Amino acid sequence: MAVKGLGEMDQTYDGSNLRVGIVHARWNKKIIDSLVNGAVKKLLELGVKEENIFVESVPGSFELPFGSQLFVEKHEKLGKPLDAVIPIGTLIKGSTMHFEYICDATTHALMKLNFELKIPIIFGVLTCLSDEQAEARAGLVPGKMHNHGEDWGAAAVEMATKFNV
Ligand SMILES: O=c1[nH]c(NC[C@H](O)[C@H](O)[C@H](O)CO)c([N+](=O)[O-])c(=O)[nH]1
Repeated sequence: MAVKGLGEMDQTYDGSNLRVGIVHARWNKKIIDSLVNGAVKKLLELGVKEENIFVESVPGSFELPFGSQLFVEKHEKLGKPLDAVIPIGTLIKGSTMHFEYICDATTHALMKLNFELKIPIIFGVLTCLSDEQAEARAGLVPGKMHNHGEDWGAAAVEMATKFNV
């Protein structure tokens, strides 16, 4: 079997019956907007209906775990449960340790949410040492890297469908 590149899908998954939430931070707006657009683009490509993509924002990446949990609970109460959530944030190192603490806390909290909520919670947080690194991973630097938001959209559809019986 050909060795696929990192993160490539092993097959195409059908998102047509999925409801997917995107919860994004509002720090680093230009980068966030591009990442969210990339995730939505991929979700639509994989068949998720536009009316089943629910987008909400929170102040910053530190609020992504609790904001994602509240978003899932809100949709449960509405009788329209989400099948996956893509928390999206961009953390860029400053001159203090603030970056490290938020990255660590947010990463661990998002990982735990998968097991607590029992739906895929995708890790859509860029943890970058410079604006340039973040822009490249949001697909904003021509000829550099692809938009990582697309990877996260693909991961959400795969994880919300492949293990279903
Ligand atoms: O999403 C981010 N939040 C950031 N801070 C805000 C934090 O996520 C919380 O919103 C805030 O601390 C209030 O809880 C960032 N920095 O501080 O650099 C950052 O780069 N990205």
